[in-house]
Amino acid sequence: MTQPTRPPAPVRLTAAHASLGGRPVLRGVDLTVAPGEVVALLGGNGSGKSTTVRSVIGAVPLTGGERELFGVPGARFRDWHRIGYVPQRTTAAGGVPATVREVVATGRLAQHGLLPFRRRDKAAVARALEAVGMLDRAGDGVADLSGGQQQRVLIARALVGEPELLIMDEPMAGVDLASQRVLADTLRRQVARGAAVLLVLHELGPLEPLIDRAVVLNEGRVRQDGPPAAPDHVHPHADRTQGLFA
Ligand SMILES: Nc1ncnc2c1ncn2[C@@H]1O[C@H](COP(=O)(O)OP(=O)(O)OP(=O)(O)O)[C@@H](O)[C@H]1O
Repeated sequence: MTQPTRPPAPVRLTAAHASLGGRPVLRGVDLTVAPGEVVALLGGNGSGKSTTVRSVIGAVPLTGGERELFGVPGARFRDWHRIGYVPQRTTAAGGVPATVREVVATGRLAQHGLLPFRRRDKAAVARALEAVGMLDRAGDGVADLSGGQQQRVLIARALVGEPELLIMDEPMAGVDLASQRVLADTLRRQVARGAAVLLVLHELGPLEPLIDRAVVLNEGRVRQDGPPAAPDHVHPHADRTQGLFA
């Protein structure tokens, strides 16, 4: 009997090594995110979480090991519309006098390039803003928003292409309870439509029910990889993690 072919994993890092400023930061990270899977990347400050996700998207080059996206070697991957990325909390404004709608629309560039926006692009922007509760601020300048509201705008920008893989680096950092709920609901809907998610988190918190697997990093190596509620699960709070793994 022939086995049905399984779709390739959206993310596969194998024995990934990377250095920053001449110092090794990733020392053999294995990380897989299967289709539709929600994986939390946990660990103390400086353990290599951001570097791992930045190497997944190719922003940090690997010095060893392998990277595949949707079964394609990283260097040959071109289907960026399949991936939505929310970087670690920065400002969405960046000194550019753009409106909320314009920032979110940049997330559509992989779909339509520099061609004029079509009606369906505009509808996608409105849907993404609605999903994060920011539709009423569409015409406002991003510089006039609070930090948490800017974070919602960046999430809307990642969602607007309806990606198959959503990567978010500490989306809960500095976000109030109301915004955390909006984010959890938004993620739930993405998971329900079949998206895979890779999340950098300091603690599982309100997202715990959504998470299939927790990968804990320490000093650039995977220390645990399993269900978040596994009996040997170590609470990954930064300070305690460093204490436990010292
Ligand atoms: N641009 C850089 N140049 C040199 N070293 C860097 C650079 N960026 C990060 N590092 C170092 O790489 C290591 C891993 O950093 P990374 O940002 O991946 O950690 P993290 O787990 O995401 O931490 P945090 O929880 O504090 O965000 C740290 O020791 C950090 O000092």
